[in-house]
Amino acid sequence: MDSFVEINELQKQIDDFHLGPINVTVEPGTITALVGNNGSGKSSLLKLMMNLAKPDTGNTTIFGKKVSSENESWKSHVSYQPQTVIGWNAYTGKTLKNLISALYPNWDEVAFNHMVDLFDIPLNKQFGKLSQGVQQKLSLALTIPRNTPLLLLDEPTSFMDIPSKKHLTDILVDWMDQGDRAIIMASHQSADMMKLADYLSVIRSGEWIGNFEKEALTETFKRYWVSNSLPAAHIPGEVSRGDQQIISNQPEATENYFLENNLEWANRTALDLEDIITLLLQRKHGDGSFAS
Ligand SMILES: Nc1ncnc2c1ncn2[C@@H]1O[C@H](COP(=O)(O)OP(=O)(O)OP(=O)(O)O)[C@@H](O)[C@H]1O
Repeated sequence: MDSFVEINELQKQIDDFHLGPINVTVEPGTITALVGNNGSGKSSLLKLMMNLAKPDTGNTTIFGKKVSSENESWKSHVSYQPQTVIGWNAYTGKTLKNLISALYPNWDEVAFNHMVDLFDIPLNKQFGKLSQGVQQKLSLALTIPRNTPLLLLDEPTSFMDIPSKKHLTDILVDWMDQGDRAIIMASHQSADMMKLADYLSVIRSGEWIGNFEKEALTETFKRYWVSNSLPAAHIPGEVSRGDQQIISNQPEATENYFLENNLEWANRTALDLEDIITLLLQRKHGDGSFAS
């Protein structure tokens, strides 16, 4: 099956902030997390994908259609939850549901009611009078049941309590199971959302670091404790070092070096995904190691 999304060499200058060039492909059946520090450009990328901003160079294709063209028919296949919704404050959840559900032929009323019950969302209160967390839940309940094949979520859990995050994870897993679907979600480093992701697309202050398969990434990074002091020279694969320990993203090359240089290592452990992301979001030195 064809890709749902193809982003090619996309770049955008916003005042003194430069985003890209970004290259991302999203296949059906996958969840991609856009990961980056604050202000790295995650929301801007989602807006570019939704044709809410124009790129300076490059292009995005969604379901085979260029998003920059005047024909936006592809939008009926995409559900987008922005970080902040504008224009909803005066309306109750009930009114918003009636307005939005009428626009989406595959609207899933059962899924909507399930989310309202699970998140305990009051539908008779004006959106603007709800807490930020409840607004976020209502916004999701008005987005996920649209049942389009592609779901774009911008920081879906930033105001949510821990049980709600867990509920949302379950909802998204069920949602993915219902057909050829894909999710792209911006996230700082929410552990729940990271658990869901198949791929991480990492952006550091506008600079796109790359797409990584999550499982492969967690298998690549290893921490070694060595018995002797480390040599001053850069060790193959080294991305960071501490007192008698080194982190490598090329374990084979590192272990060969240890062997060739009679350096004994006592222990080797995998890194948490959070630690790996933290390293990826740090600046690199010229020798490939990361700034501490
Ligand atoms: N409308 C705008 N006018 C001026 N600058 C903007 C505008 N929107 C975004 N920017 C700038 O673009 C950069 C990227 O912002 P963006 O909101 O895309 O980042 P983000 O990764 O989503 O951040 P966060 O994690 O804090 O939500 C920031 O430097 C921001 O100041």
